[in-house]
Amino acid sequence: MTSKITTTSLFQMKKEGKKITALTAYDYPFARMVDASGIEMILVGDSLGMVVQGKENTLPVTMDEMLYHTAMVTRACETAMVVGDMPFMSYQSSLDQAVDNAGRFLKEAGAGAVKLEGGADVCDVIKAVASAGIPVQAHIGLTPQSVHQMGGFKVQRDEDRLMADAMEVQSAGAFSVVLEGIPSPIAEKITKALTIPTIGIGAGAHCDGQILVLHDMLGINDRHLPKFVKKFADVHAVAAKGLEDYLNAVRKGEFPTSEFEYK
Ligand SMILES: Nc1nc(=O)c2c([nH]1)NC[C@@H]1CN(c3ccc(C(=O)N[C@@H](CCC(=O)O)C(=O)O)cc3)CN21
Ligand SMILES: CC(C)C(=O)C(=O)O
Ligand SMILES: [Mg+2]
Repeated sequence: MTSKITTTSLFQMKKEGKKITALTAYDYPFARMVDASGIEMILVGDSLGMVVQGKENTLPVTMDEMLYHTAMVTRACETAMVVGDMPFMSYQSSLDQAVDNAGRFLKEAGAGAVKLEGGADVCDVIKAVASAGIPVQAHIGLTPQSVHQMGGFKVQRDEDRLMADAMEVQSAGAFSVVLEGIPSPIAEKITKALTIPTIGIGAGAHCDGQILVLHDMLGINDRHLPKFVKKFADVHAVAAKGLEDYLNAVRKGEFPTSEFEYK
């Protein structure tokens, strides 16, 4: 029997130099496939605003939408740790608001942890949430909820700031940190400096683990993909072919044949 991945198993993997695998998922059927693959961590990302809802950025995503998707994912997972991504303005107003909303991910949606964006600026939030017994993953570098402040989805290169953010979120009690959109050499230095596991996206090969958006790496999106995405499958092409075949079969009267009929 394989048991649920915990923060302790992830620490152990970093110690042993074993790579941590992570992907996003937003619903039951995909989460079933990802969990069955043996992956350690599934993030129910607020990227669902862009990937599933077709919006321009992640800012409009609400707590209720995140809880709805997170519950679908946790229902499907036997071994993977499920991390709920705290949406924009669900943890910025006050520490009470942050703790209440983080708690909802565990209490109402069955998540094992939450993630929130920011470095030194959100350390008081990380402390408050972790003190409530909720494992918190930090997220520094390219933080999509600050898209307007960053002037777009831009690679972050301020090494001193990135290193300080990483050290401070670790001290505040984060069990792991996502490094997004930063040069590989900086991610390598941070990974070596920290005792908590780093999970990279667009941060090179030297992180303790990697995460990608599921719909990007499976080729479900036909939108522009960031440079760091490798397409490991072309599901869009497979689905388009199936749809074309169905339309042709129905139009020609070739479907349904007698084997698909009730007699
Ligand atoms: N489908 C999807 N995949 C993601 O990886 C993702 C999302 N959505 N939504 C939330 C954020 C936004 N992300 C993004 C989006 C665009 C770029 C991008 O186009 N970057 C430029 C680099 C710009 C620079 O050099 O500063 C690129 O060309 O890769 C990067 C990360 C990552 N996240
Ligand atoms: C890209 C990952 C780290 C994320 O925050 C998301 O999918 O929302
Ligand atoms: Mg996110």
